[in-house]
Amino acid sequence: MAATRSLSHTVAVITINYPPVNALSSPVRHALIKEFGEATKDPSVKAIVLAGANGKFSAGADIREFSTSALKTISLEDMNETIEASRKPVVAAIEGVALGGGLELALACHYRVANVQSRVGLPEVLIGILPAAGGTQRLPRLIGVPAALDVIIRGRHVPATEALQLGIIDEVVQGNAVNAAILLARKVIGSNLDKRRLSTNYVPSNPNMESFLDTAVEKAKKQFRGAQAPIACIEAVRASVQKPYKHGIEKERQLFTSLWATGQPQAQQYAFFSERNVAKWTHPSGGRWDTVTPKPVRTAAVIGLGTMGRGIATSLAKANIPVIALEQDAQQLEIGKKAVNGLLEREAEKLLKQGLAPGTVLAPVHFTLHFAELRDVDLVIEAVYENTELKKEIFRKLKSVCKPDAFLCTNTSGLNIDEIAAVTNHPDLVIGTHFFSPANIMRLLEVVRGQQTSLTTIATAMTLGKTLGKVSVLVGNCPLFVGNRLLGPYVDQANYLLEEGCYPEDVDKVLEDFGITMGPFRMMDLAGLDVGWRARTEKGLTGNKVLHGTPARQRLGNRYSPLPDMLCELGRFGQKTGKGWYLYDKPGGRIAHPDPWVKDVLHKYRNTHHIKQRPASPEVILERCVYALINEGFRVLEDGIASGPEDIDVIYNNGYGWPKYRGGIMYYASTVGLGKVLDVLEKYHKEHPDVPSMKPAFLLKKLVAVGEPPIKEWRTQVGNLVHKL
Ligand SMILES: CCCCCCC[C@H](O)CC(=O)SCCNC(=O)CCNC(=O)[C@H](O)C(C)(C)COP(=O)([O-])OP(=O)([O-])OC[C@H]1O[C@@H](n2cnc3c(N)ncnc32)[C@H](O)[C@@H]1OP(=O)([O-])[O-]
Repeated sequence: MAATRSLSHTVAVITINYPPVNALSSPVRHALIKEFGEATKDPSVKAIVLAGANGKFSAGADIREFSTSALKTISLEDMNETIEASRKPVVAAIEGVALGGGLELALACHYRVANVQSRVGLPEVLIGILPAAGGTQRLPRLIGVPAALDVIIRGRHVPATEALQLGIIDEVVQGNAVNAAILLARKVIGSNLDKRRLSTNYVPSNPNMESFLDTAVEKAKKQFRGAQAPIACIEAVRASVQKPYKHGIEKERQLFTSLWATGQPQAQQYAFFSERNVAKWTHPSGGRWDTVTPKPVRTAAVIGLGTMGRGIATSLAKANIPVIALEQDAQQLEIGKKAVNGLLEREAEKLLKQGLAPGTVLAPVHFTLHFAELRDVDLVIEAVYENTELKKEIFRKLKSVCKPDAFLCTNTSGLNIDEIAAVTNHPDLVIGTHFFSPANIMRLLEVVRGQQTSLTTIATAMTLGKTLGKVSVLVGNCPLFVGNRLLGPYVDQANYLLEEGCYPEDVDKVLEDFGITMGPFRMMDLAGLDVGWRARTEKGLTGNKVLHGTPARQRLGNRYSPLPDMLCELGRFGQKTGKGWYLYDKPGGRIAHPDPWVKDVLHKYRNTHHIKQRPASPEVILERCVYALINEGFRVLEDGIASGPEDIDVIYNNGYGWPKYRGGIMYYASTVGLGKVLDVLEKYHKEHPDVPSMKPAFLLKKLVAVGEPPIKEWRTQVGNLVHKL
C-alpha cells in the first residue's frame, strides 16, 4: 500500500509508504485520499497525523510523472484542498525531508511538527518548474512575501530550526516527530481551525510590494541568466498578493504550463536524473555499482594543505571522517592549519544555527609533518601541486608507511594515474580523485580509474564522494580526463575567433548570454593563463623547445594560436597579475574591463600575419565554441573515457558553469539536432582541415546515420557502435 492508516487512541496516523523517498505519485495520492476519507468519516477519529515511512516525510511530486498522464489523475492541489478543509485537525509529522509537493502537502495541514534533523523546502525551481500545488500561494500567506521568495527562488533546503524561526514549522523536536505530532494533535482536538487554513488567510502586504517584486524579477534575470523558472516563481507569488487564493492557484497552473513549453524543465529534470544515474557506475570489465561492496573509510589523510588540500580536509571533517593533514614544513603546516580551522569554524557556526552540536557532526583534523603518522589511515588523498615527479615521490613514501590495504588517491586535474600508481606495491588500490576548487563547496568529483584500479577501490572512492556530498562521476584515465579535455578544443576556437577579428569581450558575451557562467577568456583569466602556458611549454609547443623555422601559427602541421603565449611572455597571467585577456583594478581584482592594449595587440597581430579581420556573428561564435565541446564529448564516449552522455553532462553542469536549464552539452546537442551539429562541423572542417578537433567524431556521424536516437538511448548505441569501431 502506498499509504497506510493506524489508530493511536483518537488520532489516526496516515503514513505515506512509497520508497525510496515517498514521492507523491499517482498511487500515493489515491491511497492518501482514500485513507484520509475513511479517517474523516470514522467517528472514533478526532484528529489526523500525516507522516512518511522510513524517516522521510516526502520528497514531493513524483518527477517521473511530469511527462506522463499520471499527473492528471488526482491533482496534488485538489488533494491538499481536501486535507486543508478537514474539520478534524491535521498535523504533519516531518522527518527527513518535506520538499516540493511534500512541503506543499504539509502546508495544507493545520499544524507542522518536525524533527530537528529534518529539512523542508520548495526546490522545484532547481528542476525548472515552480511549486504548483499551492506552494507559491500558501507559503507567502504563512511567512510573508520576502521570506517566501527567498525560500522559493533559491530552492534551498531549510533546516528545521530555521524553518521554526521563519514560522513554517510550529514545533521542532529532538526525537520522534510522529509521537510529538500525535501529542499535538490530541491537544488541538476541538479547537477552531479557521486561522490554520492558510488558503483563507491574506498575504501580509505593504504599499511597496509591487516595486519589491519588480526588483526581485530584475535581480533574478541577472542572477539566473536565461532561466525561466525563477521568474515564474516570482510572478506566481505576485498573484498571491494581488488575487484571492483560487485565482492564485489558477496562475500557478498557467505558469507551470508555459514553463513546460519552454523545454527548460525537461532539460533540468534530465540533469537531475543524470546526477543520480552517474552514481550507478559500470566498469568495462563488467563490474557495477550494485555488485561491488565498498570498504569503509573510518579515517583519512590529506597530503598538502594548499587550496585543494584545505578544501578536501574540510570536506572530510564535515562528513565526520577524522583527518590527518600533512604538510612538508612547519611554516606551510601552520598556514594550512589556520586556514582549515577557519573553514571548520564557519561550518561549526552553521551547525549551531541549525541547533546541532558541531562535535557530533564535524570530525577532528590532526595536523602533522610526519608521514609515519599515516600508518593506520584507511585512505590517503594526496593533494600537492600538479607535478608527476613530486606525486610519485610521495606515493613511494606512502608505499612504505601506509598499511598494505590503504587506498591511495591522487588529486589531479589531468596527470596520468597509471604512472603514479606504478611506483606503489598495490596499483589496484590507487585511484584519481579530481576535486574542484573550492573543494569544500564544489559538488563535482571526477573519480579516475587507472588500468589496474580494482573494483573495490572504485566502489570505495565513489561511495566516499557520496558521503562527502559530492556528485561523483567515474571516468577513464586520459590526459586531462573529461572536463578539462573538453575545454581544449573550446578554448582553441575562442582563440581562433580572436585571430580572425573578434575581441575577448565579444566571445565571452555570446557564451555568457547563452547561459555559461563565465566566457572562456574570463575563465582563463580566473584560472591563470600561466597554467596552460606551463603545460604547452613542457609539451614543446612554445618556448625554447620549438624547432627553429616552425611557423608561428602552426604546430605539427596543425593550426596553433600563439596569442595566449604572447600574453604570458609579458607576465599577463590573468586576475592574479591584474592583467590577462582583460584589465583588472589591481592584482587579484575580480572586475574585468576590456583592455585597449589587447585590442591593439590583436590589430598588430592580424597585420603581421596578414589576417583579414572578419568579426564572427554571435551565432557563429556560439556554434564554433559549443560544437567544439560537443564533438570532443563524442570522442570521449568513443574512447570509453565516459560511459554515457549523462556523465559528460553532469561534469560540465557541475564543474564548468554550463546552464542546467540547457541540460548539459550532450543534451543540448540532442535538442539542436545531431544532423545540424554534424553539418556545421563538416562545413568548418572543410574550411579548416588543419583543426583536427573539429573533424566530426565518428560516433556523431554514426548516430546521425542510425536516425538520431533520443539521448536516453545513446548509452546502448555507444556500446554497440564503439564495439564496432
Ligand atoms: C499543473 C501543475 C501540476 C504539477 C504539480 C507540481 C507539484 C510540486 O510543486 C512539484 C514537485 O514537488 S517537484 C519535486 C520537488 N522535490 C524535489 O525536487 C526533491 C528532489 N529530491 C532530492 O532532492 C533528493 O532526492 C532527496 C534530498 C529527497 C534525497 O536525496 P538522497 O538521499 O541523496 O537520494 P537521491 O539519490 O537523490 O534519490 C534517491 C532516489 O529517489 C529518486 N527521487 C528523489 N526525489 C524524487 C522525486 N521527487 N520524484 C521521483 N523520484 C525521486 C531519485 O531519482 C533516486 O532514484 P534512484 O532510482 O534510486 O536513482
